[in-house]
Amino acid sequence: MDKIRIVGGNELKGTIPISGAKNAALPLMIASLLTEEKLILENVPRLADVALLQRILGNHGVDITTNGKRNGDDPYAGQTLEIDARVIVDTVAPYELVSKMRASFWVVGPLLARMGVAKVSLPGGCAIGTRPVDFHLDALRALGADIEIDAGYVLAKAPRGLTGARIVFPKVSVGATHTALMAAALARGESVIENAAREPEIVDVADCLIKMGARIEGAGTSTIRIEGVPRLKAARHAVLPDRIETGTYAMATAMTGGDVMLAGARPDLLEDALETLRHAGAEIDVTNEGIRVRRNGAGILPVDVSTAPYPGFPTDLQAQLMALMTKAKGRSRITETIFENRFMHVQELARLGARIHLDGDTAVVEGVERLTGAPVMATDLRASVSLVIAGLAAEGETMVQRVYHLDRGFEKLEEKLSRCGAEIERISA
Ligand SMILES: CC(=O)N[C@H]1[C@@H](OP(=O)(O)OP(=O)(O)OC[C@H]2O[C@@H](n3ccc(=O)[nH]c3=O)[C@H](O)[C@@H]2O)O[C@H](CO)[C@@H](O)[C@@H]1O
Ligand SMILES: C=C(OP(=O)(O)O)C(=O)O
Repeated sequence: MDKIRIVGGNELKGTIPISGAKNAALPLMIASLLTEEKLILENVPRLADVALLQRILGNHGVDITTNGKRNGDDPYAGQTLEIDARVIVDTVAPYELVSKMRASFWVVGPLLARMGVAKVSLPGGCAIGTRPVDFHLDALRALGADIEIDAGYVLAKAPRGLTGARIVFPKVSVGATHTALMAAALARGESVIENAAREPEIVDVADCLIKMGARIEGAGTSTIRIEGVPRLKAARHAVLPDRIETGTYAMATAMTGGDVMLAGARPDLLEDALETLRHAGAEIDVTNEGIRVRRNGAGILPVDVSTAPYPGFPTDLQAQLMALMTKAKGRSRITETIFENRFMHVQELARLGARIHLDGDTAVVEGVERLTGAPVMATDLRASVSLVIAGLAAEGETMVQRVYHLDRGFEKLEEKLSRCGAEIERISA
């Protein structure tokens, strides 16, 4: 298995191009199932999760072509996928594929809405909590589907199509909002989703669905109204920039010191995280090119943060912030409110010399003067990258194992960081 070797201590200086958002690209690819016509997606990141979803969609009979890169093309430009779901040959999403990635479960909504039937394995994904799918299933039931669970599979049927309904989520769920939105787009009549997730990735999917002919209002607010249409049509859409990748490199820069331009980043997608970084002592400037992050001389200041649904501080940046706080001048408190088991990085950060103790859903971090390199491994994507951030500031060598987690969500991680002066390389097994 590949490893990432880091020798810490270098400041980051230069430009990091921000890729398309994984968490928008995945549901956008899934939205292709809603139409017989072609969906063209630009700025799709080259990630293991995207490749896996291509396989899953291929299994349903979807044809996907990826544009070839021409000589002289920007190697960091996202790929363009032409997705053609004209014929769906199979409405089963098998355990072998769905168990590897949470978002693949979301095919259930479009398959059911278009084909009237879907059999989808219960999902896997990052081990950060129990992550049930009850809200997804309740939403589909509200739209008139008959749902059973048998031998680890969700069997969903709506032979006469779905019917618009009022769906009230008991708690904000990104995935369940995607499911409800995509299913309601092809339902008969009006649907209203209350307590909908407001994440920018929901807005991106809604924008694409609108280009495909869907009638949706209110995406980005807690109430989304959808007037179902009988069919959707071809569209072209560019995936929005990845706010989690943006925040991750912003925190890496705040950690090492230096001066980095996050090219193509959109500051409006992560205002809370940028404000947190300002409090931690980073200088953040918004320019036409993107977001410039600097920390020159001054140390890192402690901050107290609670994760929350958008527009709050994202849970997907919690581990990275914790890595940064390991070297803060004082005590910080980081509370995780979304997932009950998202502190797997704590014991690994401790290997590098971090002082963190857990108090229920809160991690209390006592900043230390120095971290020292060590072998580490993590069990999920954002935890893994938090170890990279800590490694960049640790003395000596840090070896991050289980690199496949990083490959799920960070495009060209080593290249992007080494271009800015980090000593980081992949060691292939
Ligand atoms: C591919 C993708 O976009 N993944 C993101 C998505 O995950 P995902 O969509 O899986 O996360 P949710 O927003 O659904 O989860 C929020 C909370 O709701 C709970 N819940 C959710 C669904 C359900 O049916 N029942 C239930 O109880 C979850 O266990 C969790 O406690 O949003 C999370 C929260 O921003 C992010 O961390 C993930 O990176
Ligand atoms: C938790 C994440 O992914 P997933 O929902 O696919 O597990 C993530 O992107 O941080």
